[in-house]
Amino acid sequence: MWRRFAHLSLSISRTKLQSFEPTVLKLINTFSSDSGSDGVASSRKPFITFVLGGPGSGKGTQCERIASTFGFAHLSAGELLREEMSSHSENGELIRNVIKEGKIVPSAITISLIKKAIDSATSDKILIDGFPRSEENRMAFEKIIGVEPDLVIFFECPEEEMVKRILGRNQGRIDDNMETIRKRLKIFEDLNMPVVEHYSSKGKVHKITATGTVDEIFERVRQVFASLRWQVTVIIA
Ligand SMILES: Nc1ncnc2c1ncn2[C@@H]1O[C@H](COP(=O)(O)OP(=O)(O)O)[C@@H](O)[C@H]1O
Ligand SMILES: Nc1ccn([C@H]2C[C@H](O)[C@@H](COP(=O)(O)OP(=O)(O)O)O2)c(=O)n1
Ligand SMILES: [Mg+2]
Repeated sequence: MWRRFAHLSLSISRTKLQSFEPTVLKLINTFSSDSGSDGVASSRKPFITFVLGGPGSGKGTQCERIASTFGFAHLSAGELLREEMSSHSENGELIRNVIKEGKIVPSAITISLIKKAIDSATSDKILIDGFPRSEENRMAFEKIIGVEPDLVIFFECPEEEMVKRILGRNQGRIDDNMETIRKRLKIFEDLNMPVVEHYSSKGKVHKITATGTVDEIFERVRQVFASLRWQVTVIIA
């Protein structure tokens, strides 16, 4: 039903679409890229959101809320790597060493895990949490997967708050100790911020102030996703 309406809306209002912001246009194009003979989807490009922010900025916490409120599949790059590490696969030891050192796992490994997770996701709206962590991650994703994100959320949080949160996280992670945290913060500044700047220059980044309670932050996040839905709904009507 949704797909049929989305398809219909595009065919009657394409000339009016010029006035909408690029992200919304992208969302419309995503939802209307159906090719089935009855005009209803057969295979559609997923709507991809990258969720970035320093270690402990609250990416995972907010992704869970976005997923349950807006029906996104939540793929955490760090979680996929930790599962791979515990599965005793051939890359397990390498992943363990890199994570312990606060460094970035080679893109080929992470992207192959993300690709599998996208292929088996039950929603075509995907949140990729904690990826890309470097320009090399980003370029490899765009080359291998062949798409850019439709939207990038960036959680901005002071370092002392991130450190406090990580030290209180208590999930038994090998990288949640002060020595590794220092390295991760440096890697974040040196390698992850250029990714944020790249997508900012393309107008894709929604910066969210990540201080305050989980509810207060989610209210800021909710407005970003709700406005996307709302504008699509208006066009459909
Ligand atoms: N707004 C917040 N205020 C206080 N603690 C928070 C907040 N958001 C998340 N946390 C806690 O901080 C820790 C890090 O959050 P998490 O979502 O795992 O961040 P990230 O995925 O960015 O590392 C977790 O223990 C989480 O429960
Ligand atoms: N794209 C990624 C994502 C995570 N990793 C590694 C390095 C990161 O420090 C760890 C943990 O990532 P994770 O996103 O779970 O960490 P935070 O939620 O930011 O605390 O995994 C990576 O190498 N490449
Ligand atoms: Mg996380």
